Amino acid sequence: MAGVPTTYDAPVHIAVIGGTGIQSLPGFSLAATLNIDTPWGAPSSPISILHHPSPTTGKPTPIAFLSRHGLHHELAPHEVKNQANIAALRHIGVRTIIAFSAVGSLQEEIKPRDFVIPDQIIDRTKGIRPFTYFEGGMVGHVGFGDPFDVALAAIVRQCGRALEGEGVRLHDTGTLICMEGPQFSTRAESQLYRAWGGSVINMSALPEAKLAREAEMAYQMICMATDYDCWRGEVGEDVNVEMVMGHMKANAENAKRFVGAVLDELSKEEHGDQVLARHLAGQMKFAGGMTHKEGRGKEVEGKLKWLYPGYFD
Ligand SMILES: CSC[C@H]1O[C@H](OP(=O)(O)O)[C@H](O)[C@@H]1O
Ligand SMILES: Nc1ncnc2[nH]cnc12
Repeated sequence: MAGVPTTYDAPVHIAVIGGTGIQSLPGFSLAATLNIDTPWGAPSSPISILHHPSPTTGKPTPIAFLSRHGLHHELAPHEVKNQANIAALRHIGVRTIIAFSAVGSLQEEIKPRDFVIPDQIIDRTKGIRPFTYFEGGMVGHVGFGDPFDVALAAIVRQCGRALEGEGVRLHDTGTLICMEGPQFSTRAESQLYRAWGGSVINMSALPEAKLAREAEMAYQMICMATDYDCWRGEVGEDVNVEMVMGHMKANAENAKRFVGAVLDELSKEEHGDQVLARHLAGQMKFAGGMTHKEGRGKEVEGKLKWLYPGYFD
């Protein structure tokens, strides 16, 4: 956009990743648009830096916004530039990510347009997406027992509960099945996921959440149900794109209100340490430092030095 700065000279600690139907976050003032090149290539979209007034100080809190599937939804789930997205966000200072996703419901009580704050993920991607920064001569292992950040989730839930009754219905927890796409599931798969205890299904949580964990970021996904996938088996009811987009569009205002409420809360000074994910800071220095210097792959070493300045010198 003409006249919008292409640099931003302060660190940005909070990011929103928009998914299907959320390619921008209107209502915030645009302070800059950044085109960041990373050792893993360019992110899915330029990063918009938006100004959000802090409810306690009134000072603008910068928020980074990135569109997962590109500005025009041109990237299929397996083509999303996850490594570049998370690396670019970390590079500009981001340590907290609120990710948004349109999901299929695997449970009767999770109705289209309901919001779900998942606390678990079952990985049904097929290994075709780059899923780690630690490969090619530097080995790292990071805990993923709780794939979402527990303290950040508590803040998000509290914001969602405060909106309940005003058109927002919230499910506090849930197991998210992340499948390979772009085709939707078969009916047998959908029923299998229900038997596993799955609550909702999408194609985007992984490897996004894994890479965010490797990048020492607090990450929580807010899901909005758009369909009942295909497990109910009723004629004309199986998920299709029109259905997903229809519900996303109809409930976009609530989705944006929810994200806005979370940003308001995170902008409060009392959440400063959480927003900086201080509980995760430095973990990769050890978890990612298993490979002795002399055995490191030079290319990956260079990339990781860019991602984690000072960790692997
Ligand atoms: C258009 S339906 C399938 C598509 O919708 C979800 O996208 P996102 O998670 O980015 O909101 C799902 O994960 C699939 O990518
Ligand atoms: N039924 C479904 N399966 C996978 N991803 C989805 N996103 C929205 N609905 C979905």
